[in-house]
Amino acid sequence: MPTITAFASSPDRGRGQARDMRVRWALEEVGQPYDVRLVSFEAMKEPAHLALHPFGQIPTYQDGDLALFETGAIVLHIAEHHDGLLPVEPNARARAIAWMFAALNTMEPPIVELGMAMLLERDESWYEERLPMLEDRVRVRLGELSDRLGDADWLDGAFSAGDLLMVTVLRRLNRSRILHEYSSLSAYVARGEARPAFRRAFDAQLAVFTAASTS
Ligand SMILES: N[C@@H](CCC(=O)N[C@@H](CSCc1ccc([N+](=O)[O-])cc1)C(=O)NCC(=O)O)C(=O)O
Repeated sequence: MPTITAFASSPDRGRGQARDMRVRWALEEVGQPYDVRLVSFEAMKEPAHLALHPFGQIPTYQDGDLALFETGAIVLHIAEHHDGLLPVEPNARARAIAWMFAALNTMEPPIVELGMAMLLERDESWYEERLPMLEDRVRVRLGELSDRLGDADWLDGAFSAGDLLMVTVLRRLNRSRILHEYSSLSAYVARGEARPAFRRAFDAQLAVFTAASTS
């Protein structure tokens, strides 16, 4: 049974933003039970964890003598070894993997940049001047994604690992009102959040925070 690592106490109070959420969701989609090893912020920077994750972060994924880091790689590994997250047909499979990269490499950077600015730069003199520029960079990508999605349920046929990662990336806009300017993308995220596998993953992550905050 695979073991993942997760925050012992997540800064977002267990609301599905920490990236173990992606791995939990993927494992729930394919019906693969898993164990969780909770790590403190201090433990993440110690040699034992750094041996698993060179950047001292979570999540990691261990299964037998395999140790992985990077949620994109972990979700791809899960999708390659179970049915349900990638199409079987080679071209459709390749396109679904392209959407995984698009989520992490095209959509996520401007969204994380905006989120980090809102979290860490509010007191800077140039914050009010910089914010609109960051928001507009996100709007460009949201507009292009919305145009491509159109009125489809998922990005390319059936729900795939590309949609799973894309929904978690778009959920990072929860501190901003921008996503609500794109009704089709808001509906797309809600569709992902309505999936039973998402709900199970979300509830499991929240349970960790609830247990930690009541202990
Ligand atoms: N590229 C890596 C990034 C992993 C990563 O960012 N891990 C973060 C947690 S998820 C990112 C995250 C953290 C907190 C919130 N939040 O809302 O509180 C949201 C997302 C981490 O370990 N941070 C601790 C550190 O770097 O020392 C991946 O996709 O796996």
